[in-house]
Amino acid sequence: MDKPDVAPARKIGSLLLVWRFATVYKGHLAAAILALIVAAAATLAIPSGFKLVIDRGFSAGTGDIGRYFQYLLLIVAVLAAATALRFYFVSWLGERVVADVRTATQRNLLALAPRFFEENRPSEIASRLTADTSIIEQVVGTTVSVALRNIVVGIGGIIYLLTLAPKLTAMLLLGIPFAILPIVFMGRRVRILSRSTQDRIATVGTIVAETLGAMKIVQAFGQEKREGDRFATAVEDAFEVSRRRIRLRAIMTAIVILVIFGSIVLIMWQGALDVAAGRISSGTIAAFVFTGGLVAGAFGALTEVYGDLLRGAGAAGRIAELLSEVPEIRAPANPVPLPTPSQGRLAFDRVSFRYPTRPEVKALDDFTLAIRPGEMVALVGPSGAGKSTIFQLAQRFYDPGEGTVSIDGVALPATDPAMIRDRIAMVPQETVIFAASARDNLRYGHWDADDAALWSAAETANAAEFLRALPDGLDTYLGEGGARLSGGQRQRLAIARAVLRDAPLLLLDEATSALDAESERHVQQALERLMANRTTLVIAHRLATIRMADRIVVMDGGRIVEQGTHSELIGGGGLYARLARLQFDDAA
Ligand SMILES: Nc1ncnc2c1ncn2[C@@H]1O[C@H](COP(=O)(O)OP(=O)(O)OP(=O)(O)O)[C@@H](O)[C@H]1O
Repeated sequence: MDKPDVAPARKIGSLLLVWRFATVYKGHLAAAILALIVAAAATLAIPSGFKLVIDRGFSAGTGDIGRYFQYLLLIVAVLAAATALRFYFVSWLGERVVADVRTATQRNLLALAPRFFEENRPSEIASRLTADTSIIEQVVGTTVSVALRNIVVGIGGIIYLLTLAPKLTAMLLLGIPFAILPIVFMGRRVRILSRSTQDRIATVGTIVAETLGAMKIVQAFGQEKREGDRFATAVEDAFEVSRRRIRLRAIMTAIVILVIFGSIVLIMWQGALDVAAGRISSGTIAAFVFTGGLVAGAFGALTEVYGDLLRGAGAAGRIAELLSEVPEIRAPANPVPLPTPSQGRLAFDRVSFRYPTRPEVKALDDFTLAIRPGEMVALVGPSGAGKSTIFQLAQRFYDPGEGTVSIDGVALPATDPAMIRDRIAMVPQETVIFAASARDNLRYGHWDADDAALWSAAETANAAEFLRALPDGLDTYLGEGGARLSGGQRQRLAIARAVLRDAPLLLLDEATSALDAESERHVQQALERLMANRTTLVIAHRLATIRMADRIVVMDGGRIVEQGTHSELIGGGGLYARLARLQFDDAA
């Protein structure tokens, strides 16, 4: 995902994304801009107020001075109200845009094929969704508003200065190029450093996530010190880059302020001479200095926001990449509907497939298998034989390089992936339990199921008894990863989930983890009930399951090496007979 450095103009252009999201809220945007302009105008009106106070108020005696102070107070009141409104609307927009960007990005991510998540680290994507969006929020809520305010104050200020004293203003303007040059030169360097900082912070995040997720392994292997050092190095690395960026920005700010305030002093000097000679009034010089200060401050602030804008643009650019990622696997323009009612046929015809991230290995090699409606086929074979890959392709998580996979006679790419998956219930080897209630975990594949349906599925899956024993029944929170359930209970929950899904095709990846005999019997019973009346493809590890199968398909190296029933294959004395001897000697 990391693109080579692009030109700054294009990078700032990435902020267009933010603009696109902000323009949805036209009313708020208009209010924010209006408040911004009024506040800037009020800021500039203050020096003109002082000019009046000094020139008219003082010279006309104390009687009249109140009027000008009232005028000043009015400006201050307008300034206060406009600033508050500006803050409200701009911050609102910032938060709103970030909320929308997060939702849109997550929605797009949900549609992407597994390949994307194999090629991009999930922790990095997560950090984009949180860290990068926070940067955008800061940019919209603070930086852009500071930038716009200072541009308005800067330009408006210069115009006002020109009306006050053109000659002095010309002198002031001569100083500005001196301030712009270092920004141009150093800005590029700052930009590279900020990108580098963000990359390093992402690395820090990845290490944290990785280590925290594997704390037991880290401790079991006694790697605490190594992990500690690795993390410290990454943190120091990030600090070092930040330090260089901060130093550069500090120097940049110093140069700009020095040049601007330096020219103001020189100009005041000249102005003092003009006042002494009676060429301009003392109110004018006071207003000029005040406004000059505002203008200088505005330009100073602009140099600071430039770096932030680039940082925000970088973040927006990365979010834009996530937003524009087109799902590799999606429905065609006119998807062919799968026949209803479903027949429950699944066929692989001369399928060859390599995983995109491992193109050197043929995970499936000229694989042909037709599963009849209602048939139960057991897949067996050594690790890496390609059994799970069959499941991946059946659900169209990947498209095969050659050959076709079809359900009920419809080639998968011709139809909508959602329709395909709707026909399939999957029981994975490792049950995924979400950090939610037992109820939500059960009905994950069938969200409108009522409690009666949930309990009936739980009965079928032999899960009702332990679910009933939970402290709050179906409302019991199952904890992160279902930590409160035993292995066998988790499996039965997964089975109940598949029962509720009630799909014609069942893909079952039997868990390999050993269960005690009682638990094993419960799970086996549940599986048998689940498989009844469905076309089932099972990656089998249990002898009981294998014996029940109508057909056993033995795989090795992505190919079918043998098929038949248990007794046929044992008699054949091939790979299956060998595997069975190794695996089932104890059980048989
Ligand atoms: N997501 C993936 N990315 C890259 N290569 C993969 C991926 N999944 C599997 N492979 C590779 O594809 C080949 C077939 O793997 P597969 O997972 O289908 O085997 P399996 O028979 O299910 O093995 P096991 O019983 O160990 O789960 C193996 O060489 C494996 O390393």
